Amino acid sequence: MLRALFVFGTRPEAIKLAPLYLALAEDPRFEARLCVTGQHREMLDQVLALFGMIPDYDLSVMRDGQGLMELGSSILAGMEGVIRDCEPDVLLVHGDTTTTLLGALAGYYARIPIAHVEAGLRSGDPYSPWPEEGNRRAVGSLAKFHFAPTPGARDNLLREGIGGSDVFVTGNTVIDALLEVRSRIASNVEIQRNLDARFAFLSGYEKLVLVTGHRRENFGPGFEGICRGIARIAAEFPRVGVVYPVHLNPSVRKPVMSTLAGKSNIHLIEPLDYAAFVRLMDKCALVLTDSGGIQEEAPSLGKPVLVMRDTTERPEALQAGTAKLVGTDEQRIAEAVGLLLTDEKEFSRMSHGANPYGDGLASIRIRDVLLSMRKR
Ligand SMILES: CC(=O)N[C@H]1[C@@H](OP(=O)(O)OP(=O)(O)OC[C@H]2O[C@@H](n3ccc(=O)[nH]c3=O)[C@H](O)[C@@H]2O)O[C@H](CO)[C@@H](O)[C@@H]1O
Repeated sequence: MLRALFVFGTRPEAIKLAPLYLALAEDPRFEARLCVTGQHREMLDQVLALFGMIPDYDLSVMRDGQGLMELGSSILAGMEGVIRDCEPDVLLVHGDTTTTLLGALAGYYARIPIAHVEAGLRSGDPYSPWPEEGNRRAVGSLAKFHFAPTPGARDNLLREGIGGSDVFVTGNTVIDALLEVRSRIASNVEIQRNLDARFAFLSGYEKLVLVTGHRRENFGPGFEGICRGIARIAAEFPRVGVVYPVHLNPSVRKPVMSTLAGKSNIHLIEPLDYAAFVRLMDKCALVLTDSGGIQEEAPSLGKPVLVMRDTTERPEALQAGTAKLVGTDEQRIAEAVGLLLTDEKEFSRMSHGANPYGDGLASIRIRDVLLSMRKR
């Protein structure tokens, strides 16, 4: 029996680790334990409930006005007792959040092998995304197993001399989560009806543009440009609805609310639980976002993605033609959205690419690699 301790704290980590956690939890050859840090309290709890995951440990680290250093120190301090109690054979972290880095560091200090899921993503710019690019590089140097979602991510690690024979290309577990939730929705008319009732206010529009934005490096002037771009789109296309589930971070909510609230075809709503968000992605024509996970999910639903950043660690979507970088400049954003709304050829080109991020079997591949280290 192999005891696997999962450590995560944010909404995207929870979505992306849920399929792997569930695969190990139902396999008698594993004992799956879960530690959450609570870095995104409410948004995290929505995902735990959706996938029926119950944490064994909850560090509840968030405090009002807390910066990255205080957050990081609380996670590291909290992990000591968890590792002592759990005595894991392997500690699993995901991606590039503050929880990822400090969870991995705690495991490394306790000499527990670290498995890094979604390893090897690199934008090449240490400040974009910040602090994620630094976090993922640091975790790469602490981990024993590196689960790279794509061959490009594997090559990034090998170029840095990381991992060698312990780098495995698995696909991204987010596609496992997306396909699972999508099939739950498709197979249950009651769920569909409930979700559609929640989005009844969007039914009169010709097309929908779905927006999400929350990157730290965009706080300030970046967000102001983004908001002006969105306002321009809404004014130019009155029959198009813009729907924006606004992240709970106050540095996002303030500029978004002050620039965009009260405009009739802009709908600022609370962050959605994952099933509702998947349904909304399905309903929209295109997505305007600075999110990482949505760049990976949208091609599976045939939705073009305009990325409000100047760099991306996900070049595969650009190469496949399903995503385009548009930065945070008002005019560039408005023009790119306008083109997709009016030019059918461009829309069709961007909505028909194959998804380079996975086939829904990434968790099973990772489970099989972990089995090879079984020791109890
Ligand atoms: C650019 C970047 O560095 N992103 C990192 C960030 O995630 P990322 O930027 O993807 O984080 P987001 O907060 O955008 O979360 C995206 C996920 O949340 C879902 N969603 C979104 C809005 C909503 O209202 N409801 C909802 O459920 C989306 O479908 C998606 O699955 O941490 C992840 C976890 O380690 C990493 O994989 C990403 O590399």
